[in-house]
Amino acid sequence: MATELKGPGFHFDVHTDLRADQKAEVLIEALPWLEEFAGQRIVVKYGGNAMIDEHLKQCFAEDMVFLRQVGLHPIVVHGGGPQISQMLKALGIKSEFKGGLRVTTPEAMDVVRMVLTGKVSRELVGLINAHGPLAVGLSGEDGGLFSAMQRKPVIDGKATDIGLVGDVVSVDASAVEDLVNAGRIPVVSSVAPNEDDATEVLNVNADSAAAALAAAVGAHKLVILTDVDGLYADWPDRNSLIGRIGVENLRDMLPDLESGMRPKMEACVRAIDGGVPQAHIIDGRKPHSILNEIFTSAGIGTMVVPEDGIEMRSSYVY
Ligand SMILES: Nc1ncnc2c1ncn2[C@@H]1O[C@H](COP(=O)(O)OP(=O)(O)O)[C@@H](O)[C@H]1O
Ligand SMILES: CC(=O)N[C@@H](CCC(=O)OP(=O)(O)O)C(=O)O
Repeated sequence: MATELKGPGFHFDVHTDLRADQKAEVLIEALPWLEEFAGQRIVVKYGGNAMIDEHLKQCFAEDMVFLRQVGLHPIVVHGGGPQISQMLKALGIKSEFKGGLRVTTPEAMDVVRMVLTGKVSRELVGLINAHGPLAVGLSGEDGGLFSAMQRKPVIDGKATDIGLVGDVVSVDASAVEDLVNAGRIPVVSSVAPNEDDATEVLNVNADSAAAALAAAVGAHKLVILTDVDGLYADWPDRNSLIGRIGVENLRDMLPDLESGMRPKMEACVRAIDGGVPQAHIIDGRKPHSILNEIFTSAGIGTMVVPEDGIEMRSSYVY
């Protein structure tokens, strides 16, 4: 399949427009990264807003298989917020978000679990397995993977009850490790049993589940695919895209972030606090964006690192 790059004023087809030496150059640029990442685990969070069409989902599946075949160990944690909202709407169940998290009634929880584990996970597993029997779907309920506690986010200065919403408090990654060690690609859905009552299941924001898992498996990176180029310092000013930000600088920004970005950036902070060396926010609406992030020197999107400082991404090249 030809990779097409489009942008204002240009259209570029990798197969026909690159000379043989340029193709070789593209491949060789990846060598240092292939060496650095050989055998490493990379947790990739694929957000529901980045699953906008079949072609993109297929590209995502190809990327996961590519990473696996060149010797990395991708672990997927998927979202599905828009897909859950659509199903709730079709069923006539009201749904609202507070502080970036879905207010989850017991009735809505059944739908969350059904859509994440029964629809989104199945689709991604199927797309990856079109390339060979690599992907295995599991949820936070399987093999004791996650244990969660009910979460009451602070909204307008008050701890607020938003129903069956949880935060991962412990991870037993052995089921994921078994799959990784067998050369498989785990595809994880973010629902988790309640630590206080294992018969109750909680809805966990997929960004925070991915961060908890990245820390638990000692991932080399957490990469979050979303529907925006990265973190903007002054949203929605498109000239304020951050290229690199220290975890403490980000921690200071958190209270001022708008709802969609807040759980995502909290997840990056959690991953770095948990020992993950880098966390990235990239635009999953661009085909193969993850390969550009991992295998090119410039990288793309926003990278969160332990060291202090903020660097803007002055010109966004894609
Ligand atoms: N500072 C910011 N930088 C970038 N995006 C922001 C910012 N503040 C709010 N947003 C919004 O957050 C959205 C991403 O969050 P969300 O829709 O929850 O994505 P996902 O489904 O991938 O988890 C962006 O599309 C953007 O509209
Ligand atoms: C508590 C909470 O808000 N859970 C999310 C879980 C799915 C998710 O996180 O999906 P995205 O990554 O696509 O946003 C929800 O119900 O939408």
